[in-house]
Parts: sequence; C-alpha cells; structure tokens
Amino acid sequence: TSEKMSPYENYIEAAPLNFFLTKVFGIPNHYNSSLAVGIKDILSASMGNLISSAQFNYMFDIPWLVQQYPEQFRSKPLLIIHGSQRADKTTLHENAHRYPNITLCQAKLDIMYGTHHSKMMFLLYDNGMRVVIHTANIIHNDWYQKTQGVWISPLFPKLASDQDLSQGDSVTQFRKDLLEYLGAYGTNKHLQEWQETIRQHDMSSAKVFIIGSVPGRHTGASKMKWGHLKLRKVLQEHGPDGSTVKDWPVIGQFSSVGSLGSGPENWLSSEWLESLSTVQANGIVKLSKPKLNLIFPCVENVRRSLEGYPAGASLPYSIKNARKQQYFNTFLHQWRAFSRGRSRASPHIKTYTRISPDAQYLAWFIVTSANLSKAAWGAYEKNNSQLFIRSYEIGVLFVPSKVEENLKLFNVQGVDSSKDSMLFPLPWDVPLTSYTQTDRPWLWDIAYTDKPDSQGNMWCPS
Ligand SMILES: CC(C)c1cccc2c(O)c(C(=O)O)cnc12
Repeated sequence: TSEKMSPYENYIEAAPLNFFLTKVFGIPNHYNSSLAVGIKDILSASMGNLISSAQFNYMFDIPWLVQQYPEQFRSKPLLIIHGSQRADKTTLHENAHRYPNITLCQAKLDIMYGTHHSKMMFLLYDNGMRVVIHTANIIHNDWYQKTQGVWISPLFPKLASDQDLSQGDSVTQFRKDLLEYLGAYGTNKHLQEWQETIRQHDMSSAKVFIIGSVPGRHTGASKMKWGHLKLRKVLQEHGPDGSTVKDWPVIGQFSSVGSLGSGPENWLSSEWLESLSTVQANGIVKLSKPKLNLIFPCVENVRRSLEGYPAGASLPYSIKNARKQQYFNTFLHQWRAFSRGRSRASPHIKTYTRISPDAQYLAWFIVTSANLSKAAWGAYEKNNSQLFIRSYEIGVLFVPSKVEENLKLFNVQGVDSSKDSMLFPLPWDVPLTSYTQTDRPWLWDIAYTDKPDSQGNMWCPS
C-alpha cells in the first residue's frame, strides 16, 4: 500500500522518550501521526541504510516480514531468534528456506511451558545501529488493529576502532545488561556476532533500563538479574523516594494472565507487588503495601473492539486459570484508551507503572513483553533463595532521573508548570474505569453468543 511514510525526523527525535504505539488501521489519522509507528516506518530507509538485522519474537510470518522491509533491504542478512520446537520449528524452516539471507536461531527452552516471548529488533546501518524493544508478534494482525508498544533506541554510533570498547555504555548500563541478556542464549555463532557488533557501538545515549527474563532457577548473584527481582534491584537503587510515593497505587496492564495461585498472598500481592512497590532504599521503615490496580479487557471491551471477538484470540486467559483465582477479578479495570484513539484497538501491549492518586504523575513506567504470570516475572523457590523463570521476556523501564538529570517524576496529563516536568505519553486512560457489575474478564476458551461483536459475529471456540 502507498501508506504515507512519516519522514524520520518527524517522529523519532521529536519524542524524547522514544516510546511509541503502533499505527492502528481504522482510527482517525490524528492518532496515527504523532507518537505512532508502523513496522514499515521502523524498517524504512529513513531510519538508516540497513546492512543487516535480527528479529527476536514468538510468532513469525516470514513472507509477511520480508515484505515489511523496503525492497532494497529484503536480501540483507536477517537473523530470526525464535523458541519454536518440533512441528512449529519445521514449519518455520520451511517458510524461511526460500530466503538465502535468512538464518534461524532456536533459543533453548529446557523448562516446561517456557516460551520465547521477547520481541526485539537489532538494526545495523552503515552509520550505526538501533535496538527496538516492543510487544508485537511478526504477523500482520499484531500490527493492524491492536494497541502495541514500541521503544526505538536513538541511533547508536559505531565506536572508533581505536576507542576503548569499555566506553559507550549509559547511565542505565543498557549495553551491559543487553549483552548479559544475550549471553543467556548460550553459544550461537550468529548471536555471538551480534554481541560483538553491540560491543562496537556507543550506547551511552540509552536512557532506559533493560528488564529481562531468561529461563532458569536463578540463585546467588544471578537472582536479582532477571524478572521482578531485577526491577526490585533497579528501584532500590534508582527508584522513587519512599515519602514521595507513599500510598501511590501500582498499575499493571497486560494481555494474558497465568495461574497466580489460590489467593493474592501466594504471589500477586506478595513477592510480585513487593517488587513493583520498591522504593529507593534509604533505611526508612517498611512502607505499607500500595493498592494494586490491574487493566485487562472485559468481554464487552473485546466485543466492541475493531476486530470484534477475534481480538480475544490474542488474549489467552483460560477458564481453567480464571476458575482458580476469582480474587483476581477484584483488581480489574477495563481497557480504555480514548486519549490515544485506541479504546477499540484491543491491547496486546503490556505496561506497568506507579502512579499518583490524582493520576497526575508517574514514578516510573515499563513497557515489556511480560504478561501477568510467574512464568514471565519469576517466582521464589526454596525459601526465597532462588527465582524460577520459565520464559524469555524483555522490556524497558523509564525512570525520570535517568531520562533527565533532575527530573523526579513524569507528568501524565496537562503540563505542570510548577515543576520542570516531562509529559509521559500513557497508552491508556486515567482515571481507570472499573468493570460494571455485569462485566467479566475476557476468557478465550468459552463461547459468547448473547450479543454479536462489532463485525456481527458470535464467539464459539472449539
Ligand atoms: C497461549 C499462546 C499460544 C498464545 C495465544 C495467543 C496469543 C499469544 C501471544 O500473543 C503471545 C505473544 O505475544 O508472545 C504468546 N502466546 C500466545
């Protein structure tokens, strides 16, 4: 299609946080012009003259992916990092076979039920490289009518050959953490080449922390490297001041839910919420645990969405899990994104934040591949001596003081002239909208035949 390609400078450098939503087909163009990108924009020649790229993801439509690159880049070396096994792996190889420039790399998944959820692009140009961390699968539907999040790095220049390779990291140790994440994939020649390429680039302009998960039972020094304990460690060192955020709620927004245990004290409101409510460790007494608000689409949100009930095929919350954790429903709020024109663009983005009671300020913000599950964030084992993680996940954490030296908080709506503030483009509406008495969380494996969806269809999963 001849969709207008916004010139590079219009939307990348203009966004100080580099945090975008994906373009949505079928909403007023105003909501797709600023702070919104499509996959063709990300891969376009206006971002740089591509030499090679890598795509980390869960689902791939390879012929579709090739078509998203500009014609002149379609034969450049492309490494695909996936977690597919058995028949899925065979299918992937069959689809990749006809592209001599495509190499497949299977991430090791030795732990049951673990998946390679991480969604990331490495884009190597003739004048530097970019890292893109996002939430969309490499399939048409994920980039068409859903709400997805994308962080696009600044252009990282190549280090001069004589420059000491220990240069070029950022105040958030972005490059070190990215290399450590890649190291967890083990020895793969092509991934090791990308690690060397990353080592040769100056990533000092990266203002975000990496919050990654890799499968394993992490103990000792590794325990705080991944999942919710990495977040806890970063917030202990660089998080908000306890007195500032006392009683500020935590908000979690996601597109799938795991088995969280028979009560909130099993994991959700204990170890997981404790990590998300961590404040800068300065010895003051333990603060009261903050309120937890969760955002997950109700059946009506899905029914009315642009896609209709089929949006729910990407919201895999099962009746089996839901039945075991009715308490979870008491935390839930609807998906609403009127401010971004995306109330009907079903969420596949995952975001987590700590917000002031008046919804004016954010203490920090995460966009990540990680849904609300122990598999993604990790769960303590052996008397809290190890963190058990099943899946690969990756996300970025925005902390005000790392985005701008003296910035303590992000602004959410309007500009607070009294403080030097920075507006954070929230993907969803505040204040949050509760479920009505009759609202139920979307479950993907039961039928909905009372009311037709926006396309006039019912939902009858087999
Ligand atoms: C339960 C599994 C098979 C599933 C169903 C529907 C959508 C999914 C999805 O979107 C992801 C992902 O984005 O990583 C991962 N698993 C997804």
